[in-house]
Amino acid sequence: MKIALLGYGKMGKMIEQIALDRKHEIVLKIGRDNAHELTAENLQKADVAIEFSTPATVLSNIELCFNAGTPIVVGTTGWHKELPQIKEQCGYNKASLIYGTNFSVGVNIFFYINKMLARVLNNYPYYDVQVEEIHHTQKLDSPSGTAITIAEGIIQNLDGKNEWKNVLISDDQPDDETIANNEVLIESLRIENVPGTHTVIYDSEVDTIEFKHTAHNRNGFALGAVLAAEWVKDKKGFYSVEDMFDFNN
Ligand SMILES: NC(=O)C1=CN([C@@H]2O[C@H](COP(=O)(O)OP(=O)(O)OC[C@H]3O[C@@H](n4cnc5c(N)ncnc54)[C@H](OP(=O)(O)O)[C@@H]3O)[C@@H](O)[C@H]2O)C=CC1
Ligand SMILES: O=C(O)C1=N[C@H](C(=O)O)C[C@H](O)C1
Repeated sequence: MKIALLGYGKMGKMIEQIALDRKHEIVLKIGRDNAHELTAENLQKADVAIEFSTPATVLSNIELCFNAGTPIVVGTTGWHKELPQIKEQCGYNKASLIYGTNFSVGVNIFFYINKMLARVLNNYPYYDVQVEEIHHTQKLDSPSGTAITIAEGIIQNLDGKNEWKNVLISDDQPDDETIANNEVLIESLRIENVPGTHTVIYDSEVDTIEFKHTAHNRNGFALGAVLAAEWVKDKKGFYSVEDMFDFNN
């Protein structure tokens, strides 16, 4: 399979390694310095594009792939408000796109169990829930896309919660935000070199239930993105990473 890498930073480089190990070929690598090479003609040399760039560049990169007719895997986070518009655009263009806030198998299992856990906790309203995410200090967006997916999974399954609210915890700002009863709090922490840690915390007066995923490195995200490229290459339409997994069987 011929792959175009849109974004050649921490993730782009790791995806390249895994793609080569799986006998794929990299035909285009785009970073900030050579963004002018991102043309329809160059994109059409690839069977699929894998997009891990920045919140500021992801939307135009998607549009370029739609116009070129190149299927695209999108891992970039920080653009969730534009998701409905991109979904619609994908339909008009009869394009192919798979989006995931997190492509690692472990996190997708975590997403699934998070929803089940929320359903169970419905019967025990004396627990309140919050989500905590920790990432490296270069991360541009907060909360993490993964934390938003977790919060949305809770909102869909836990009565009384219908919104999330993010608080970025920093040393120079007091943590005195108020949270309404209908909100799921997402606390974001930024600590050097952390690839990604997510915890769902149900707290009551008598105990705490914690459900946690810790990424040890970025390999799981990168492998998942390559698997998504292999999966979406010959499909048409808008997909979510959840469509790749069927945990019921
Ligand atoms: N869904 C998932 O499983 C995961 C998602 N992510 C997300 O992926 C994104 C990238 O993460 P990461 O690799 O760690 O970030 P990096 O900052 O390491 O890499 C981003 C890269 O994008 C490049 N870039 C800048 N402008 C453009 C452009 N116009 N077109 C293409 N590339 C461009 C940057 O180039 P330059 O270096 O020249 O500035 C940089 O190399 C983030 O949004 C992150 O949240 C991360 C891990 C897993
Ligand atoms: O920026 C990162 O590094 C990561 N971003 C994704 C997110 O925002 O959820 C996925 C992963 O946690 C790493």
